[in-house]
Amino acid sequence: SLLTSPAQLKSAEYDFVVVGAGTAGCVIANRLSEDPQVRVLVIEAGRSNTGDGADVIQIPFLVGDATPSTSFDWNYTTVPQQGLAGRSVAFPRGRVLGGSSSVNFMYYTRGSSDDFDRLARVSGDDGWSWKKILPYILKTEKHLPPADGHNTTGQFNPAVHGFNGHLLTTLPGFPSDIDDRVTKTTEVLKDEFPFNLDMNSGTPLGVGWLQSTIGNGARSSSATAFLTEALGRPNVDVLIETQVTRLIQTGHTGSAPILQGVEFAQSRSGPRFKVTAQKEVILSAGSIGTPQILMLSGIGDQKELEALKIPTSVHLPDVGKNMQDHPFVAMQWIANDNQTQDTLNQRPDLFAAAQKEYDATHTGIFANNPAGNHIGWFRLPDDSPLLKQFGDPTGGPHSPHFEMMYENGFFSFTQTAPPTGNFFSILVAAVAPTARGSVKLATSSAFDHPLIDPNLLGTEFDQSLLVEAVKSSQRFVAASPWKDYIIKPFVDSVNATTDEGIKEYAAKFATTIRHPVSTSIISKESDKTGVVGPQLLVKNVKGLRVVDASIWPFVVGAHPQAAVYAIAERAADLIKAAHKK
Ligand SMILES: Cc1cc2nc3c(=O)[nH]c(=O)nc-3n(C[C@H](O)[C@H](O)[C@H](O)COP(=O)(O)OP(=O)(O)OC[C@H]3O[C@@H](n4cnc5c(N)ncnc54)[C@H](O)[C@@H]3O)c2cc1C
Repeated sequence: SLLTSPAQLKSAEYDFVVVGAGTAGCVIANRLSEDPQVRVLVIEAGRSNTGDGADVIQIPFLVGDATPSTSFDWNYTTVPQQGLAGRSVAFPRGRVLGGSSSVNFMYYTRGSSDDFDRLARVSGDDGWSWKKILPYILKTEKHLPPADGHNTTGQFNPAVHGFNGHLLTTLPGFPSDIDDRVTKTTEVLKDEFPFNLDMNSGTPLGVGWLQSTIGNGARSSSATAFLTEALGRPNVDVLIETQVTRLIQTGHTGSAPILQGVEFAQSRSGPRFKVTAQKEVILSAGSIGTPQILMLSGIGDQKELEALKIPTSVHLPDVGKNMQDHPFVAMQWIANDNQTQDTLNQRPDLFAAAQKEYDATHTGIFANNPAGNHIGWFRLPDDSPLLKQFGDPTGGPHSPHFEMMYENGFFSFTQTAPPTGNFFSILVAAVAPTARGSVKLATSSAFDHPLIDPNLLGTEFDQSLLVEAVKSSQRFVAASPWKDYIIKPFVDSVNATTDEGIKEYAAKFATTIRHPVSTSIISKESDKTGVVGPQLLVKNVKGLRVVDASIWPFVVGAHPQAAVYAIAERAADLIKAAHKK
């Protein structure tokens, strides 16, 4: 059942307690509750994914209104970022059933085989390798025809997709004026921007058609794909609008505390409640929530915990450290076009007509991802001085250093769209950053936001990588297919013509593309560092596992939701195996 108050809980004991009904948490809840004997409780801080105002998280085109600063968002802000000229930036995270999968931009990109093979190497567990994980990726996915039903031959490779899973994915379902120009650029500049039939094959490099977590014209989230089904089972309870405040020790095995008690509350000063997991607790609270709960429970760096008067249960200094994220900057040009998405946003009559079409048939531009129909993944040249000087931070030769997203209109998280005019944008992201940031507790209250420092553009390598990526985007629009289309750069970037000019532009306008990971990293069983072992069990603790984006040891060279679904599917099998009678 879906519960809104702890008073509605029928039991203080479940087999499993899942903390966070986010991307990973809903997969875990669904898979574990397939066994009708197993009782599962999920505790989620956020609201329902339906009801008041929820069209912005259901209608794909409205995703830009889902965050930041909404009832679906934790509404975090970073600490001042040195690499961004001291700016603090919005740091959205989903606070709703489905977590960030309910508010994200729906890009479905799996990353490269090298990303997963590196995960296997770092954890010493071949089960995380691309070869072993691909069956889980296929199990999750149900690829559907696009909203406009067009022939998708030549736009993806069906051989690398799943067609019977839970998570709906699809190709763009509404054409845009720039589609042909993008594909033509892959022909005229095919050395630098080759076409890639399917970036989800394990080898993502090149430009291809974007796949999104959309199906039948609506967002497919972990809530719609996995939790709704689980909620139909009598052995599942989901308690929303309730925040886990800490984990409680329920015993010990040798020197290792057993942490199978979960404390929660609905407000800062409200009463505290407690449930016990008979088998284990699964922390799926995401890259911010998971380290926050661990530290509130006394698992973290002893010195930092002592400073906040939190008694240390287990000294694990890597909790909250190592954060990686993708910095990006938007480049815009004035376009010789009168039908970009800008026109739709500027004309209430057209906007209302598109909404009407969507309401009637779930088709049209509202059924489409507004963040483009194509994206591309690229590496620095092998002889790049940057790689010579700093080494290669990627997992291997199939992993990109940077990404471009091609947008049919003005797009930015840090600049306001002009009230008139038509634009073309390329979002340029550094997807192999070397900077590491952190999440630290600000106070010992679960109801205070932690201190979030993604350290965006925090290294010379990351700054120079973004410069190279921006220069590549400028070569892209200088290609012949854009000759009659690009009029001139938008005013903000007119000085982004030299390395220094681009660095200044990035310091002023770059921000996070919302991909934080690595705040509870995996490591080998025998490693003293790291937070979880290869089975995702928290080190030196019993009864506690982490399953979410925070375990990734390096940020994937992709938008990370597919990688989170992948690890959650395998983790569900690991949990089932561990508790097999
Ligand atoms: C605005 C935005 C756009 C993005 N765009 C894309 C994209 O287009 N493609 C892509 O692949 N990735 C994208 N991402 C990233 C991707 O969505 C995340 O990496 C992924 O969903 C993280 O999954 P998770 O399970 O680790 O955490 P989440 O899905 O964030 O789940 C964590 C859950 O735990 C809950 N929680 C946290 N603390 C507590 C607590 N104390 N008590 C109870 N519950 C708690 C949260 O409310 C949340 O529901 C985007 C993210 C955002 C925010």
